[in-house]
Amino acid sequence: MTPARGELMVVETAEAFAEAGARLFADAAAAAQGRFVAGLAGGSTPKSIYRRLAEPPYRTSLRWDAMDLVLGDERFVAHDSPDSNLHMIRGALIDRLDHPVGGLHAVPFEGLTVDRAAAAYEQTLKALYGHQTLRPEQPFFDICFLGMGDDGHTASLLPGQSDLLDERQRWVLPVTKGRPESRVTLTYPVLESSRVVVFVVSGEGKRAMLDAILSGRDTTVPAARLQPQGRLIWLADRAAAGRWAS
Ligand SMILES: O=C(O)[C@H](O)[C@@H](O)[C@H](O)[C@H](O)COP(=O)(O)O
Repeated sequence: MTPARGELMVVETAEAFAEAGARLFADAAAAAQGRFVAGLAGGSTPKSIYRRLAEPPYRTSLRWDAMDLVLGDERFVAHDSPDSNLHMIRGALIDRLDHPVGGLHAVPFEGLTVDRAAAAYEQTLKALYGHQTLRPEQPFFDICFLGMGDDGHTASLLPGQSDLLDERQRWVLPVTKGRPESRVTLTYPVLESSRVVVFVVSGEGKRAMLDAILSGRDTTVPAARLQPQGRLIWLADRAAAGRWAS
């Protein structure tokens, strides 16, 4: 079966999932001209991929010092909070590397409101990109990893929140409803400005939603609406892929 959108990669084991994600990251890094900008998803699914990247061969073969790592979204909490996506990424990847990465771009928190944090992060991204507006000939991301909730949300683009989903100017927005804590999320324009977007989806809990998206039955949930400029890859384990695994 062919997905309604994108390419489906189904892997059999947790190790194969981590390896496939790390390989996609490494291939994108190899294809990058000069600096390499990667978007990293939060949540739990991508942890194994980040840990795999901190192991050989990726640990030593990749030019970590020439990379800029950006968070697709963040919970508006202290950076050392166990709820922070930055905290998760540091634990799974950054702190396991021998050398610092070129740029690890955290969403600012201390002393800011969530609105000001979102505005500040947007300025960080624009400074990194070098332009105030996105250009088709210069995708922001070389690769962007995104997770997906069982309700079809991605990053902190949440179902039914049209102010977030319909935004086409701002690159970063505050999210103040729909989650226990406030969030900061990248919006579709910048997430879609990617040479490669990889949705990482695992577990039976995601099967129904992934099936609805891959079959084209649901085109309205946030994960289904994302139209990347480049490749769209669904990296799924067998439990999430269900009938698509055959
Ligand atoms: O901050 C977050 O939690 C993520 O950005 C969120 O979008 C996550 O990717 C999905 O909720 C999937 O989460 P799991 O990988 O934990 O299932």
